[in-house]
Amino acid sequence: MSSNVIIKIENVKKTYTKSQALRGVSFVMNEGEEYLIRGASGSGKSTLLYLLGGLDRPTEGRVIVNQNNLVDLSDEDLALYRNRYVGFVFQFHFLLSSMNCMDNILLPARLGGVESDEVVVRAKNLAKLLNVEHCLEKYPYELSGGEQQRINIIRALSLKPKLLLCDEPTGNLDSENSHKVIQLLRTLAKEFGATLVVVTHDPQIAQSFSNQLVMKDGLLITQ
Ligand SMILES: Nc1ncnc2c1ncn2[C@@H]1O[C@H](COP(=O)(O)OP(=O)(O)OP(=O)(O)O)[C@@H](O)[C@H]1O
Repeated sequence: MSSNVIIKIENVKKTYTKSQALRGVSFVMNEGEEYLIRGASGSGKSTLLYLLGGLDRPTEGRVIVNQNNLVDLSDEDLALYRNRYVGFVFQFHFLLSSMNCMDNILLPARLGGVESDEVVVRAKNLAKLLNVEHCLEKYPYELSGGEQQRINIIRALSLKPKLLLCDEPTGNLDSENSHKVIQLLRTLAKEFGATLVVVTHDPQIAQSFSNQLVMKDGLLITQ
């Protein structure tokens, strides 16, 4: 396994009008490894994922990914970073209700101008693996929460991201599908050489990660 540092978070703070979500967080992550972030509700886990994914900017500090400080990127370059580099599997899976699931999955490739047969074939193969092949032509509102979650995962993986950020990725799934989804995320992260970062409250999933970041009140208490 590679031990190249790919992510460096340096004294990151994030302040909202009424709360300080992150109060000076620093850590490094190695390329291709798996990390679990845990901690009580409100401790800052999702805020940290948002900053890693370039969905928001810190109030202070540096978020360095692949030697680029995301804080210095223009909005346009940050959007490109999100599209090409990051896969998001979030608790609330923003599938667009106006298009069917296959079109939802292909959306990042279309927006990035990189749609190809390879992306379509990967989507179909992943749908088979996750038992949602029958959902591809359907609209999101015709699917159960768990099926929508799996479509969301396929979309996140569609462009072989180098950084895979997952916030409660198994939130809507039964234990059999939860196990399957985590194994799949791990297998594909390895295949793509991606760094995998998972936030979860599920103790069974949490204990299977050797790299654990524990958050408390906006601070990292262990790495
Ligand atoms: N957009 C926002 N505006 C204002 N406050 C926010 C915003 N997002 C998060 N917060 C606050 O920042 C703190 C950290 O929130 P965050 O969502 O990062 O916690 P979390 O550890 O992911 O919690 P949970 O496990 O419940 O999802 C909380 O006090 C929350 O209320």
